[in-house]
Amino acid sequence: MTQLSDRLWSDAVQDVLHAGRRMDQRGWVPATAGNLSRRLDDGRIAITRSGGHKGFLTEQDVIEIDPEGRPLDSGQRASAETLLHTQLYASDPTIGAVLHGHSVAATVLSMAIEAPVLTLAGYELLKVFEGQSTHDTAIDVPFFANDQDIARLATVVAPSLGKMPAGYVIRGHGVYVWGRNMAMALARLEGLEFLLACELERLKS
Ligand SMILES: CSCCC(=O)C(=O)COP(=O)(O)O
Ligand SMILES: [Zn+2]
Repeated sequence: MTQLSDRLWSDAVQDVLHAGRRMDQRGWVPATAGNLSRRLDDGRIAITRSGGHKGFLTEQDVIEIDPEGRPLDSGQRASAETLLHTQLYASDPTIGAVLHGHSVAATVLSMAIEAPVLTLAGYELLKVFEGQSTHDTAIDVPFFANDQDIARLATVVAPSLGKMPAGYVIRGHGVYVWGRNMAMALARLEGLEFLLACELERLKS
């Protein structure tokens, strides 16, 4: 590998480690929950290994996969939810990072609400999502049924790709968000989690 290629990889890994710590601080990756990935400018994809605590990741816990989600080193086990990451990268060449967490708000709300989408409306924080310039708007967040068969879950998500400005929620499971880079993905995750927490409070009142 060239020095530039090494540098790109190491920057991507540091982004993943930093985001894992941040998500852990917020309580969004309990136990071994969650997975994180980052696409490099040269097209390589770095993703977390399956299992392990995402708040305590080391460089060895981030592995390279091909665009179909296969680890380059076949002895390594990529995230069980890798296909949900690769389908996002395949759907949009501008996506540079994908984050998945298991927050209390996403879990409880998605089990309490039967409608297929949650509409977020009137919040100033909606402006964190691309293309939104006012609170006076509404964004739909789809809720998909959980499924242990991730390939099948990916086929359920597929028709909504390109139409989810804030990300999506898997019922009783967690959220998926993405962004042009890791900073944008983290900002969107924080925005969505804040709004889900607001909706949870409203449900209680
Ligand atoms: C204990 S969490 C169950 C698996 C899961 O939903 C998850 O996000 C973590 O899976 P991974 O294989 O990416 O570690
Ligand atoms: Zn999960």
